[in-house]
Amino acid sequence: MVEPANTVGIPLNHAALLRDELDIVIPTIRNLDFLEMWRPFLQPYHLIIVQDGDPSKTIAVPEGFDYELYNRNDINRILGPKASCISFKDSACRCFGYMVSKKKYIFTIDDDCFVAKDPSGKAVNALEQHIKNLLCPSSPLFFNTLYDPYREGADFVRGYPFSLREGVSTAVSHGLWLNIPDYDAPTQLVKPKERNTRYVDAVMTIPKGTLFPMCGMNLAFDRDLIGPAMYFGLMGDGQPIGRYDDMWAGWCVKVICDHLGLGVKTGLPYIYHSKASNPFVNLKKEYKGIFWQEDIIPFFQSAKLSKEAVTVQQCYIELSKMVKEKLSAIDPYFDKLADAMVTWIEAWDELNPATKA
Ligand SMILES: O=c1ccn([C@@H]2O[C@H](COP(=O)(O)OP(=O)(O)O[C@H]3OC[C@H](O)[C@H](O)[C@H]3O)[C@@H](O)[C@H]2O)c(=O)[nH]1
Ligand SMILES: [Mn+2]
Repeated sequence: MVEPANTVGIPLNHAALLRDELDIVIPTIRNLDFLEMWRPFLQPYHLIIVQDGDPSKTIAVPEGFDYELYNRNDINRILGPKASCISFKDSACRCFGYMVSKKKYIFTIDDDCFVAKDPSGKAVNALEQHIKNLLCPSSPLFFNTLYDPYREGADFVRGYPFSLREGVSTAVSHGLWLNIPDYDAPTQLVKPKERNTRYVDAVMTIPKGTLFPMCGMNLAFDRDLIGPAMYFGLMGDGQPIGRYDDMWAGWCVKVICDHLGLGVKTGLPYIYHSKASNPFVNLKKEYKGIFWQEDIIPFFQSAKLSKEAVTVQQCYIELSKMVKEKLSAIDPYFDKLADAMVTWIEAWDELNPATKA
């Protein structure tokens, strides 16, 4: 049986790394009492709360946190017609928070994710580990069998080319979950009682050319390096698919990171995921995605970006054209999604005008 940590009595993290360079984005339909447990680690940071669902509902934020909150009315006011690219009634809405942030780094977490305990019983400061992951290089070009070579007490193993040991900049840090793992609905249905109790003390770079299923519940990234690619797609209300928001973003992000020579890491930190969403509701949301992805994955595996695509926006627009051309045959949804990808970039650039170099 795995338990969340007890953070009562842990002093506030006054040496909060990157305090002024990082925003924490939380999508929510609930009150944010879960922040009480995170207070020692997260209170020094600025929160961007994206309130989904009924905008007239009041979301209670615990005292002492510095935050900005956006509901659907705010999104519509700020983006106007471009708000059509931001999902409604799905956690995908969180990407609006990435767009309005002005910081270099983002940490996004779900409101049913709590502080995990490591095997020694110590409370895991997930944000601190994400920052470590982002601030040190990745090694996507050659697999280091001793995992993260930049970690204290580890290194590159014999046979690792010295020409590759400098590594590349890290764009994404993908954390994991104790207790309720991020399983798809069919797996949840056949294994309703399965809990993840295994804490694997490792961080790995996902090799170049390999896709992965990115989960948005415990995720951090360098907004300057990869932010415009972190679009969580058209999900939820009015859409034929849900719970593929982070997956879609992860596939686009990995293709672009591989193209631009950026790194994606997965592993530590763990959070404690407390709430299993309803597998039957999830099955309805995921149903089309489960068989569409058998065509989507080969599409991303074979996607080739041109050498003229040197910015994330240029890569993303090229990808959107490929989606329209090659995936629309699966379902007209992809035609709409391809257009929404363009709208997203237009909105991103409107809110984040390129500063003169
Ligand atoms: O309509 C909605 C529903 C939920 N949220 C917020 O999104 C977060 C995740 O919600 P929840 O924990 O209830 O669902 P999970 O099934 O555990 O979520 C996982 O799978 C779907 C996504 O990929 C998600 O990223 C995964 O974590 C939570 O903060 C809710 O308040 C919402 O904004 N709108
Ligand atoms: Mn959850």
